[in-house]
Amino acid sequence: MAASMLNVFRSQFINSTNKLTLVTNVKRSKTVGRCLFTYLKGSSKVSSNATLLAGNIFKLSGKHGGLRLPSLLPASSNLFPISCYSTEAATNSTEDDYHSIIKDNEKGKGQSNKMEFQAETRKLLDIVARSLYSEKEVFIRELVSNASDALEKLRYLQMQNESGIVSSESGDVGKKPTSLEIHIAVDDSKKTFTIQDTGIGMTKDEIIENLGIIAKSGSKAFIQEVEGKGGHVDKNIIGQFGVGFYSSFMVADKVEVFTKSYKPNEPAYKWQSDGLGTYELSEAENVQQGTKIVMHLKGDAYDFAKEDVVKGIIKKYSNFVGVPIFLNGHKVNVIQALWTMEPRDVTAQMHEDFYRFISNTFDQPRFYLHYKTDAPLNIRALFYVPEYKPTLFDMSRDTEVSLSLYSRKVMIMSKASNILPRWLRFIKGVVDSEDIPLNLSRELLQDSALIRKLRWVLTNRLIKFFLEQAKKDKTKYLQFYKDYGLFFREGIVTTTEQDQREEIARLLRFESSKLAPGELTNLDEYASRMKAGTRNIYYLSAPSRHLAETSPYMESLAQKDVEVLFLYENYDELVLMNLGQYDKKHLKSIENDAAEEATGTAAADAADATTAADGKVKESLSAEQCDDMIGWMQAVLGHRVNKVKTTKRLVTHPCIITVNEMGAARHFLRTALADRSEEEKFKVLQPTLEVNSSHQLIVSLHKLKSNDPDLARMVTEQLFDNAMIAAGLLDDPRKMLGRLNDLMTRALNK
Ligand SMILES: Nc1ncnc2c1ncn2[C@@H]1O[C@H](COP(=O)(O)OP(=O)(O)OP(=O)(O)O)[C@@H](O)[C@H]1O
Repeated sequence: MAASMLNVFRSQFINSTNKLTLVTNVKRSKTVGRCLFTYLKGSSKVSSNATLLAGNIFKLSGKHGGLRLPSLLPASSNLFPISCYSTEAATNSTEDDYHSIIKDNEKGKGQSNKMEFQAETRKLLDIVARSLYSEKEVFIRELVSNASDALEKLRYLQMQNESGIVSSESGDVGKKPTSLEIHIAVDDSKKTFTIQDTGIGMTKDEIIENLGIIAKSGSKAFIQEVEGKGGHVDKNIIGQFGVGFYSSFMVADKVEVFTKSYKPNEPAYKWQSDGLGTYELSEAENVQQGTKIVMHLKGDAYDFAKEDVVKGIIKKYSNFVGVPIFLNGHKVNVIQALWTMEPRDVTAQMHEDFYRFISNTFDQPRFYLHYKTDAPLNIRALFYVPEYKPTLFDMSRDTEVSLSLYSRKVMIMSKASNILPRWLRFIKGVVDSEDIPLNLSRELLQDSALIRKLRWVLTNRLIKFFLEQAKKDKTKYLQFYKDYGLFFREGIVTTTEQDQREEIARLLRFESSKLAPGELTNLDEYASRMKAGTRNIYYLSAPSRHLAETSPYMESLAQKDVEVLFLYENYDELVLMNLGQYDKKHLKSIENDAAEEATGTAAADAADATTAADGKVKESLSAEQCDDMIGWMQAVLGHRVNKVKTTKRLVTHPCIITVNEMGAARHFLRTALADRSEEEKFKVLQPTLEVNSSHQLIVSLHKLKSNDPDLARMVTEQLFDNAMIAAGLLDDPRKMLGRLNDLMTRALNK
C-alpha cells in the first residue's frame, strides 16, 4: 500500500501524556487509522507509529513512540513533526501527497498605468542590484523574510481581532484565520522562481509606497504605527531598511507582483517591472489574499529555477523562519528557532537535538548557555560546549567556527568568525540580534562597531558563564578546564584589554605549594590567602610537583613563607608573564624574585651563613675566602657567567642561577636562540651564579682548588651545569656526560 503524506500544520501535546493533537490536511471524516510520523531528531530523521484516536488526536505507539515527545514538543511547538504518513488511508487519498496554494491563473485586468520609480530609487536600484549583496542567492532570503513579515503582521492583526482590539478599518481579519504559509515554486523549463504568501497583502497605495520607493520600509512603518498606538508587535518582523525586495532584480529581468490586501473590499493588483526605471500597475483578478511574486530569471541566474539549489538556500538561510515554507508543494523548513523561546521552555533533550543539528556531530553538549538580553544590544543566543575533547585540528587557529549569525531568525552568516574572539572558537551555536541588518556584508562584519560591541558583550557573558559553572560543579568544570583550558590561556595572550584578560585569568587553575598535590586553586583564592600588605602572587614553572618543591628557588623563598603557584606547562609561565598583574597584584616568578634580591655583599652573606637556616653553626667560608672563591670560579666559568656571587638564601643547594626574566629567557632559548652558538646564548642570558658559601660542597671545593685545581675546575663546571638544569636553561644535558664520566672515574680511583 502506498503511503500518502499528511501535512502537519500544528501539533500540540496534550496533558503531558503521549497524546498529540495534530492539525493536518486530513479531513475529519476520513479514516486515518495508523500513521507513521517522521521527526527530526538532531540531524537525523526518526520514525514512529501512531494511531488516530478521534478527530485529529493521535496516540503514539510505544513509550512516547520512542521519541521522548514531552521534551520534544512543548505546548507552543508547531514544527517538530516534519511529516506524517498515513499507511491505511493511502488508498482513500492521493491529494495528501502534496500541498500547494500556487496557481497560475492570476492576471492583470483593466488599464495598466506606467509609473516611474522615484529618482533616488532609480539610482539606488542599480546599487542594490549590483553591489549591496555579496551573493546573489540572498534574494531568496530577502523575499522569504518579506513573506514572513507579511504573515507576522497578519498574525498580529488576527490576534488583536480575537481579543477585540482590532479597529474596523483593519478589516475582518479575525473571522476565518488564514493558515500562515509561504510557498515557493520553481520551474526549470520556464526559468521562473515564484514565491507566494498568505499574508497581509498590499493596497494600491501601499504598493506605490513600498515597491515604488526604495529605502521605504512598510514593515518599519507598521511597527511604528502599532507602537504609536501603544501596542507591541512581537520581535518577529524582519524588514527595516526597505531595500530587500529590490534584490530580486539581481537575478530577474522581469518581476511580477500580484497582491491582495487583507482589508475587505480592496481590489487585487498586479505590479510589474524590469527594474530599470519604470513599473506598471493595474488591477488584477484571481488573486488570493497575500502576495505572489513571479520572477523571470536572467540567463546567469537559471540555477534559481532548480529545486535542489533553492531547497539548499532555503535551508541555509530560512530554516528557522517561524512559518512553514513549501517548495514545489513540500515542506522544507523544519527546525524550531530554540533561541527565541523562553529558556525555561527548552528542555535538555531539545538542546541536545539542536546542538547536534547545528554542529553536525553525534556527541552531547557538556554545557549550554541560553542567553537573552535587550541591553546594550538585543541578543538571543544559544552557545554549546562540546562533550568531546578538542583535537589538534580543533586547536588550530584556522579551524572554522560553528557559530551562525541571525537577525530575527534569518541567517546572515554561517561560520561567523567575528562574533566571538578566536580563542572561543570551540563554542558552537547561534547568535541572533535584531540590531544587525540583514544586508550586512562580510566586509562590514569585519570592523563594524556594532559587531565589536556584540563580541565584547558575548565574550564577557561567556566568561561569566564559565565562572558560574566552576562554582556550580567543580568537578565538571575541572574536567572542562583540562580539556579546553588551553583556549583560556590563548585568550589571555591574544586579548588586548587588560580588564578582560584578568577576567579570563579567573578561569585558570593551578596547584599550589600550600595545598595538597592534585588540589587546584585559582587566583582569587590565592589572593584571599595573601598576608595583609603583600602585593605579589608568586609562581614557579617546573616540570612536576616534586621538582617544584625541591627547586633551589623554592628554597630561596623559604624564609619568606609565601604561597607559590606551581606551573607544570611551559606556556603557563608565558601566560602569567604576559598577564603581568591580576587585581592590582603583581604576578611574579620566584626565579625573578631571587634575581632581584641577589644584591647582598659577599662579606654579609658569609657572616650570616655561619648561623643560617636551622640555626646550627656550620663550617662556612670566611669573607676573604668567599672573595677568593668567587674570583676563581668566575675565571673558570669565563664567558658563561655574567657574575658569581654568594647568597645566604640557600640551605641544601650549593648554588643557583639567576637571570633577568627567567621565564622569558627560557622561552627565548627554545625559540629565537635555538640555533645560536653557546657563546651567543650566554651573552643573551647573562646568568649570575649565586653560591651558598656554607654548603659542604663549596667549602670542600675551596680546599680542592689549591690541592687539585684540575678536579676543582671540573667540579665547578658541573656545579654550574647542575644549576643551569635546575633553572631549565640547559637545552642539551648530553654535553656534560663526558665530564660526569671523568668525575666518576676519579671518584672511584680515590
Ligand atoms: N510579500 C509581501 N507582502 C506584503 N508586503 C510586502 C511584501 N514584500 C514587501 N512588502 C512591503 O514592501 C516593503 C519594502 O520591502 P523591502 O524588502 O524592500 O524592505 P523591508 O523588508 O521593509 O526591509 P529590508 O531592506 O530590511 O528587507 C516592506 O516593508 C513591506 O511593507
